[in-house]
Order: sequence, then structure tokens, then C-alpha cells
Amino acid sequence: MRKKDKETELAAGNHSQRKTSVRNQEEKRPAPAAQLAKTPTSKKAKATPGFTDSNKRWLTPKVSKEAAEEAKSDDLDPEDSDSGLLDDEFGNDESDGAHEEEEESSEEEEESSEEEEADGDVASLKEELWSDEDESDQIFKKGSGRAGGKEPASASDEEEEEDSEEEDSEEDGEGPGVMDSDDESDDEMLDIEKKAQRLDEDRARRELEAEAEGREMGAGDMQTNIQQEFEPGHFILPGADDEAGPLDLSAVLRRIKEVARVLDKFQDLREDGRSRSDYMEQLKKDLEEYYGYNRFMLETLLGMFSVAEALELIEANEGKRPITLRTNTLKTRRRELAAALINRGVNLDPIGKWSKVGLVVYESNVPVGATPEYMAGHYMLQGASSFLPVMALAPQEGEQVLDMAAAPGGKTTYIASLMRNSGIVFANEVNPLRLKSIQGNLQRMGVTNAIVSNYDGRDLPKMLGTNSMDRALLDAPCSGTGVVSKDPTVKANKSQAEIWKCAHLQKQLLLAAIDLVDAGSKTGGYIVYSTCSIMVEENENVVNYALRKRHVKVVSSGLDFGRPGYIRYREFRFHPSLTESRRFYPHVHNLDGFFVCKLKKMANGPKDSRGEGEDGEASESEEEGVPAGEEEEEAIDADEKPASSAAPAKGGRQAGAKRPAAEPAEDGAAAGPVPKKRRESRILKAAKPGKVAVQKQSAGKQAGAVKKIKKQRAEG
Ligand SMILES: C[S@@+](CC[C@H](N)C(=O)[O-])C[C@H]1O[C@@H](n2cnc3c(N)ncnc32)[C@H](O)[C@@H]1O
Repeated sequence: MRKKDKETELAAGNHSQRKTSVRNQEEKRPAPAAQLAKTPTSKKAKATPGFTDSNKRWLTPKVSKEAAEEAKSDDLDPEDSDSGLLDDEFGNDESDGAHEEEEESSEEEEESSEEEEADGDVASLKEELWSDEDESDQIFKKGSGRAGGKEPASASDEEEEEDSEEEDSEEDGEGPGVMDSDDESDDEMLDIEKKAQRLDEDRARRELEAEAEGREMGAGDMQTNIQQEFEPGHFILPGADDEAGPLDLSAVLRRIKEVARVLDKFQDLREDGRSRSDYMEQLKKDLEEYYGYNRFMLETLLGMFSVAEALELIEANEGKRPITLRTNTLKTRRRELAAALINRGVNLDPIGKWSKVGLVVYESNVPVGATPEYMAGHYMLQGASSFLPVMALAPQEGEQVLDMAAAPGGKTTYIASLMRNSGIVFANEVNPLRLKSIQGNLQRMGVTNAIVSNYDGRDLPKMLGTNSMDRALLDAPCSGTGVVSKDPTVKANKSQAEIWKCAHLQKQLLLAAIDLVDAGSKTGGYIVYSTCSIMVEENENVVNYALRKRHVKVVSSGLDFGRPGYIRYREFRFHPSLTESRRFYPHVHNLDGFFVCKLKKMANGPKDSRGEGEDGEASESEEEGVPAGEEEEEAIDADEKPASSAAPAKGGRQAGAKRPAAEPAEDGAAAGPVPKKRRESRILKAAKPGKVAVQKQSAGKQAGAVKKIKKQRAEG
């Protein structure tokens, strides 16, 4: 079995009890029960389980690229818009991660095998996908006829009630659009079902054609151009005396393949007198030429992956990720949303077993960023990778949760929906130009428990108070090296210096996020750190730094797919617990490159200056071997005092705090200029949809307002 399949298959385990077992997951390394999807039962078990297998059409980059091409239109591409409406793409996540996992019930077993045979493999896979989600999603199933069998721990009470009602009505044949039997005639089908069926048939046909085409090409796991055009033969590396000649890109691509082949079996295929570095040098030159990467980026990729895998990633970066959207469960349910969109000519599917709220759009007759459902806030357009940090955060109802770097609010709205608009979500953003996008999305999505603030995240402990939050998400500004497909300029523009600059800011922000969370929180005490960068400096290195400076430990994120984080990379050595962090890649998961790590705060306050703790975190000796670039990090120690003990400097900054000259880009998009008047922050209080109050207040007043709200909440 291929590595990719193995990995994605992990997602198929039992996650049906997520809502009620969230605490348990957080307290200890979860057993298989912590997985994001449910264990298939009986009939379902016949189908290949898992993330990839549940929806393989979009979970392999080649196919997804095609799907994205098909679906692509200006209207479809969320990146094309800078408006609040389409800001979703920056990554917002789902609401239901924690509740969604409703179970799958034994009812599915009742589906007739005849139907399965009639519909073929593709159709049955799809059915399973839908049926794994909401029971309500059964509307799309022909003759679903489900019966009971819910797992009580898996869904919220409310959802369970709804579900059981639906089940009842389905069983009675009373529910709208519910089909009683597998062999109902076309005439008896509801309009929406006919449309859905037609779309299914079209898609099944295309999939079969694509599969046949793939077989003809003899493509392997990853159907990259590189592999398809691969032709074995004796390859002579060009010498220094060979004339360069005019640029012939197809010749360059051929040479890339040949060199990769030689490097793969170096002892057998190399030319006498040529070293591995000769071939590597040629490869880098050709990759620069053909794909437009700079030398730093290529060396990073070739340092992280084998040559073959680096080429897979590079190739995957050339394609777009699928268009995905998240159902806003504050306003609707996924099956209702899907029905409405199918009715408008949108061809879609559930995103996979790991999410009950995600949908992937294959093609659409209408702009999915401008449908009435979109306008009404029934969904957020956002990359599937953006679901993951919020699922890991697992915010609970009634908590105080911080989203430290929030614009455009995709993850904030997901957090709010998981909290069912209870408690308080603090959505902070340093760039005032991006506040409107948060405000717009909160309003559209019907979020009423959020307070928007405009601070540098590093100053938040002073404003909101240390140890004041139950949970915090730091979806950090980063180099965007995981989202090359969204912003190809990343290939050519990033430098090691810029990566270190990002890491510098990220470390400061992460310490602030940790300082804001209360280790004594009865329900939480968790911090999730995420980036859309694949750089080790910005990910494991940042978390490792926090392990040395604060009383935190890495815990399982509950995300059972994704690769483990690095603990050894080049000259870096990280704490072994970093294997609990998760990495996602375009070529493996067909997601944007992403990093997610969940921390549990064990005690408030900083560690002593030697960075030694009782939790088994990295000790000073483990810092040995840290690369030279880390020297710069020592300079930020002035920032590492917890905000509570640091005297605010003029301008609201901690004494000694340094600021990078410019804010790094986030999500591949250029960040705006650092605002001069950060202290003149605004709180945008999301009251009710359509009535978002914008208040301009002094920092002192803001803090007072926040205290007042907290007091009111505490008093019930
Ligand atoms: C990756 S984006 C956040 C995306 C957002 N979480 C979402 O899912 O919609 C990072 C954000 O951090 C903001 N940012 C950059 N520096 C910051 C700082 N020092 N404090 C707070 N936010 C900052 C950027 O302006 C950008 O909006």
C-alpha cells in the first residue's frame, strides 16, 4: 500500500464520539476513538474507508486539479476577490467539527445491495460519504430508509433530537424528499433528487472515463506529468562545455525526469566520474528554469523530501486545490445547503468522513461566491486545510476563546458556530484594513458572540489580561510557502531571511497566546498554533521555542491524518512530542500545505531563564545544534517575559519588544502595512446580523468594556 493511502486511511477510524470525548482526547493521547471519522459498520466496511478513499476524486492532486479546472471560473475562485464576501478563502473552518460526527447508524446496512450493484462503485462510495455525515443527509440517498442506531455520544443533544426526528419521518416516509425504496420510478422522485441523480450519473461516468484514461497512461499513484512522460534510457549529464542553446522547456522537463531517475538509483544509473552533487546541481537549475522556484526554495524542498517526492510536491503546487465550503451550522445544516446548491446546478460532494460540514464543489453553473445561500451566510468558502486548526482547538460552549490573528474571520466564524454563539470569541487582527472582512463575515454568518479588536497580538496579554482565556488559536502570519498554488510568487520571492523574520514574529505571538490562556481553566487551557507554511523554522522550531519558555506541552490534535511534525531536520533537534503535531501537503492530502500543533498549558507564568521544566520539555542542552539562524531568536528574549510582568512601554508595547520592519505575508497574500496607531483600536462588537456596532475607543476603555462583558457573562 502506498504511503499516501496508508496515511489517509488513518482518518477512517471511529470518531463518532467526538463531542463528548473532546476532553478525553485532550487529556491524553487518544486511542483510535479520537479519530476524525467513524468506523464503518458492516456494509460500509466493504468500501475502502478513510479520508482519501471516501472521496478520492478530489483527494489526489491530479484529479483535483482537473476538478478545479472544471469548476474554475472567476466567480468560483475565492482568491479572486478581496472583498469581505469572498474572504472566506483565507481559511475559515467549520463549525461542526466537534459535533458533527454523528454516527453512522446501522440503518445503512439496510440499504439494499441491489441498489449498490445498480449504482456501481462510485455511487456507493458517495452514498457512504453522505450517510456518514448527518443523518439528514440521507435525503440524497435513494431508498436510504435508515433506522435508529445513533451513537448518543456523538452528537449534541440538539442535533440528536433533530436527527431522531428526521429518522422517524424518514422511516414513516413522511419527510420531504425522502424516498422509501430503492426502486422508485423516476416520476416519483423529487425534482432535487432527479437533479442529484443526474449529477451523480454524469460524475460517475466522468470518473470511470478518467480511471480508464489513467490506466491507459499506466500512471502510478501520482499521475504527474513527470511520471507520465518518463522514458527510461541512458542519460548523459550535460557538461560544462556543452553549449546552452535556446531554452527548450520540454527538453528541460525531460532532463528533470532523467536526472530524478538517475538520482533514485544512483549507483546503477550514474555516469562514471559524475557525483551526486553534479546531478543535484543540474536538477536545481532545471527546476528553477521550468517551474520558477528560487534556489532557496528548491534547496528547502529537496532537503525536506526525497527527490521524487519533492517533484510530486512541486507538481501538485502547479494545480489548484479543490473549491471547498463549510456549512454554517448556525444557520443551516449540510444536507439542506447541499440540496439548495444542487438545485442551482452545483455539483458537489461531502468533503470526506473527517468533516460533517464540509462540501467540495466539482463544478457549478452559478458563481458559488454569490448565491443567495452564500449571501445569507449559509456557508463559508474556505480551503479544507483551514478546518483543521479549529477542529484541533475544539472550542466548548460557554468558553472564552481568542482568535489572535483573525482576518478575514474564517476560523473565527467556525469557532463561533462550534460554540453555538455562546461564551465569547475574541477576534483580533492587527491590520485595520482587514477588520472589515471580519466584521462582514461575522455579520453574514450570524455570529453574535464575537468581539473584534485591533491590536498587535503581542500586546493582547496587557489588554485582555494574562490567563484570561480558556483557549487560544494562533493562525499565525507566515511565509505562505504551503499555498504556492494560490500565490505562485512565493516560489521566487521567499528567502531564508524572510523565513527567519516570520519565525521571529511567530515566536513572540505564540508566547503571548500562551500567556493569555489560563492553565487552570476548567474546560480548556489549550492553544493551537497553525501556519500555512511548510518551513520547519516557522513550525516545529516555533513550538519548540515555546516549550522552552513556557509551561506547555504538545498534545494530540485529534487529527488522525497528516504527517507527524519533524523532530530532526537538518541541524535542528526538537522535542520528541513534536511528532504529535501535524503536517499537511498538497501532494499527499490535496490540501494546502499546513501545520497544526496543539498545546496544553500546564502552569501559568514563564519558565525560568534556563528554559528547563518539569514537563519533559526541551532543556538547554537540547538547544545545541540549533542552526545559526537561531541566534537571532535570542534577541527576542526581551519579549519573553510574560506580559503581566513586563512594563508596558510607550505605545502599549512591552519594554524591549522589537518589531519586524514589515509584517510577513499570510496565506500567500501580502499583509498590509503595520498600522501606526495600534492603540487607537476599535472594537467591533458583533451584536446581531445587520447591526454590527463599530466603536472607537481608547485602549483603557476597551479593556473596561471587555471586563464588563466578562462580568456580565459570569453573572449569567
Ligand atoms: C493567516 S492570516 C489569518 C487567517 C484567519 N485566521 C482566517 O482563518 O480567516 C494571519 C493574519 O494575521 C495578521 N497579523 C499579522 N501580524 C499580526 C500581529 N502582530 N498581531 C495580530 N495579527 C497579525 C495578518 O494581518 C493576517 O490577517
